[in-house]
Amino acid sequence: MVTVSTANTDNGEQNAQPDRTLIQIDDFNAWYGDFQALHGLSLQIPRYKVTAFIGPSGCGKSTLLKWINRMNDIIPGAHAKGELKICGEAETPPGRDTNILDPALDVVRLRRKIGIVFQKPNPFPKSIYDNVAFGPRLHMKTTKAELDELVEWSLRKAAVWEEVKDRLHGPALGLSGGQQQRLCIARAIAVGPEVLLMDEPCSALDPASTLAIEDLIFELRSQYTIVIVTHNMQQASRCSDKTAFFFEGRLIESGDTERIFTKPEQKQTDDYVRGKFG
Ligand SMILES: Nc1ncnc2c1ncn2[C@@H]1O[C@H](COP(=O)(O)OP(=O)(O)OP(=O)(O)O)[C@@H](O)[C@H]1O
Repeated sequence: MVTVSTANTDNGEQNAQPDRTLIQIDDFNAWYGDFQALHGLSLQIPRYKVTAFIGPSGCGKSTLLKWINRMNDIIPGAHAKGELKICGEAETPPGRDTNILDPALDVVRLRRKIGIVFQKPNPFPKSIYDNVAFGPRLHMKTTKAELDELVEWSLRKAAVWEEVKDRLHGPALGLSGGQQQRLCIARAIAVGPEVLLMDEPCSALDPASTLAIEDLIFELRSQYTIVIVTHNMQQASRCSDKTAFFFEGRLIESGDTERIFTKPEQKQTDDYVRGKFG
């Protein structure tokens, strides 16, 4: 039996618990060459909640998201300064913080812990089964039976099992866009991450597939810490617990989604969530 290290039980009770920070961001600055894209951000991302990053195009949402699992390493000239860390739990075994910016950090390990789902579904040109089995084959020692079990578990978690169970060895690229995106979520989940980063995961999908993914996000937050970048205000208000509003590379305001959408403290936030600009 393969045990996937999901971060918690499946009962959703932790969403009612007080916030416990998983990712701590403090005075964080990021550049592409000489251009400073992010300025002095400070933000806490709580465990087992959905945090939405919102703001007009070019305000730096994706830049921050990508720094969280060091995707910017592959961009020449991208560099950052400040604090960006994963907080260890003060439980047994004693938790230790992980400095995400540490140049010596094992980024392969980091990306196993912090998975990412992109805007456009990007399954590998392989079978549905092989897409989900890809990460586990790379990182885990499993028997064939264990791998079968893990593939089914991941596809069920991503709410796509019923639609693909009879065509597991068929091509992933033969699925609809919404099914492909849920497959990509299954692929991310299969290696047992703690965090799922989602960069506009529904922007290439039709309304029905969008709702299916939103339901899934809501469901998954009982086991994963989720950060979602979205341009869709309804989506942010429907499926996130926390919202952070960015403008021109600065964090303007963050807090409970309900408050950000009903009683924002900053006029810029109010204007943005009401659709006055962006
Ligand atoms: N690879 C890059 N090289 C240089 N500048 C970049 C690069 N990627 C992003 N930028 C710039 O950094 C700033 C922030 O971009 P980012 O993609 O993070 O914004 P965003 O809020 O996610 O935008 P969108 O909503 O349009 O995706 C923008 O001015 C953008 O042009």
